[in-house]
Amino acid sequence: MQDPLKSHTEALQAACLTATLESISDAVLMLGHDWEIRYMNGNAARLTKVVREEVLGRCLWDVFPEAVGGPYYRAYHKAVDTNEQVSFEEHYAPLDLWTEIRAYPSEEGLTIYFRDISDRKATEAEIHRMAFYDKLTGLPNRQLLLDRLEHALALGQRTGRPGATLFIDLDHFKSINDTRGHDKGDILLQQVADRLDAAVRSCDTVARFGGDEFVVLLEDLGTDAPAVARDIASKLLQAFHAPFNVDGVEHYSTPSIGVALFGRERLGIEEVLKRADLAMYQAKAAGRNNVSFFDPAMEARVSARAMLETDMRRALANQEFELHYQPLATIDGKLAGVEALLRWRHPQRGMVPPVEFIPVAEETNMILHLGCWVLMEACGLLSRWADDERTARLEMSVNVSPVQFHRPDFVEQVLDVLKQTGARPDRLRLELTESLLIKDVEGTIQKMQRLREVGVRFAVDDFGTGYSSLSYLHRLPLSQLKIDRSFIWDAQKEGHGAAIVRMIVGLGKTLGMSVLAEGVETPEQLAFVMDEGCHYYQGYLYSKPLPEDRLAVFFS
Ligand SMILES: Nc1nc2c(ncn2[C@@H]2O[C@@H]3COP(=O)(O)O[C@H]4[C@@H](O)[C@H](n5cnc6c(=O)[nH]c(N)nc65)O[C@@H]4COP(=O)(O)O[C@H]3[C@H]2O)c(=O)[nH]1
Repeated sequence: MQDPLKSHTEALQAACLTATLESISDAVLMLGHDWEIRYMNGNAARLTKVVREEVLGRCLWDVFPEAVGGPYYRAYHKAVDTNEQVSFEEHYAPLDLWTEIRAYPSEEGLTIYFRDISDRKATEAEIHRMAFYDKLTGLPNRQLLLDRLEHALALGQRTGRPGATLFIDLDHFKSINDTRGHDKGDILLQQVADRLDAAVRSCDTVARFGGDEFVVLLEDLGTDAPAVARDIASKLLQAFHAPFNVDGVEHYSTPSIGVALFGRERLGIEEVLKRADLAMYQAKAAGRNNVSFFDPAMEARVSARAMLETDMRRALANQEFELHYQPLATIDGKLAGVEALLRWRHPQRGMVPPVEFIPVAEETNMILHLGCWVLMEACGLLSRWADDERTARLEMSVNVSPVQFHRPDFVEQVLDVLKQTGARPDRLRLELTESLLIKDVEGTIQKMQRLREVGVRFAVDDFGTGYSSLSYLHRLPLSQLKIDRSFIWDAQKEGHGAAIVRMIVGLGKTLGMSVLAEGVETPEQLAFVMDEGCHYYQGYLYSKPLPEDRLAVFFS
């Protein structure tokens, strides 16, 4: 006979246990040895979307047939077979439920505690997305690209299977941002991302590297990797053929693409990206809307340029730059003035010609510092000349780089130098290039006029080699056209030089400007430019550029 006290105690314990299990936040499921559901608390029924009374006593795998053979099935069997607790996180697809599970085997069967971690998983996924994907385009971001590139390089080095990195930069992207606003620029970037993504295989990575830069990572390109990479790059170019629809307006955009291949060679991610980036710049330099492959000569050129840049910074600090002055003559041989020409006296290389270092100075903005120094030196000399009647009427021509001229404070800078040195503004002539004049014509005219008002004059240098448009030339306050020396040299030969010289002289006369012939080296050339009606000339025939002390000798 059952002890009534004992059975009362057991009932009390069971009630207590049930109350506890019902009140805890975990879901609880108790299974018998045949996987029959012996107990299920309210949370478990709610999460698994079953009616408790309907499933009690039934086999777990009949109630959840989709789980048979899957991760839950394997884990519970393992717990029972080994008699050891298992814990794991798993997604149950039919209910779209992420669960955290702990299952404890016992003599009665298996007790399973689980809880819904879907929110935590969603937050984790969101954090992952934010860390590795670009918000605007949804593409992998720089971080994820670097990870994948690292794997791809390691794989390439181990297996020898080649891949490629394509660096893509949109041409003139800034213009849509500037003219139509950043939100329209963003729309374009999203559409570009979609087209790039659609143009490659799903196993390739299309990443947004930043701004308007994208990188495509191609792996396992097979035996003819360069040809395959070229084909894919062409496909990417083609993807831009059709116009984009940016908020109802057709917009044409083109990319410049640089390709760097990788394979067995030991290369770091930085190096591969640098190569692709260099090749991209080459594509831009070749006219944009282009594909260019990295080649080592390209790298050699760039590192030579970088060395030159470092060298120039040192030279600036060490005052290795100096000015030489080339006398300019009236057509009948009288001294009219000089042109200041920059020289670099390099301690090892000797005199470095300006054509070699001025482009680098312009690219690096060092020309701003150098140009200001040139102006100060030249105006200093001009001011010293004022005291000597042999030199007081001479003019000083100074070359001005477009980078310098287009600075907003250029006019103030010149006025400041004139003030500091006390040089006469009407003895200073600034030489501008044709390319400088065609950029921002209105702004250019304004700046020139402000300086013209104080007496400063302007000449167009190397006239005839650029793209001057006659339609605005007459609006510029210019006083001189300098005919490029190539036309003077050409005039003696069969070419069109003579006709061009004649045309420029005619143009100068019409516009009321004097005309100077550059690069006159022989008496024949002088006779020719004299016949054509040039007013001034400059060239080795009259004098080479001279340092200041030799210029003084030349004067006397
Ligand atoms: N073969 C030959 N050459 C002659 C003859 N007569 C003059 N030249 C050279 O022709 C160039 C004239 O200067 P540019 O056309 O303004 O061309 C200049 C100018 O564009 C630029 N440059 C020189 N100094 C400066 C400067 O201070 N600032 C800026 N921005 N550019 C400068 O560098 C260019 C080259 O300067 P340089 O090498 O000094 O070369 C000078 C001069 O030495 C001749 O009869 N035969």
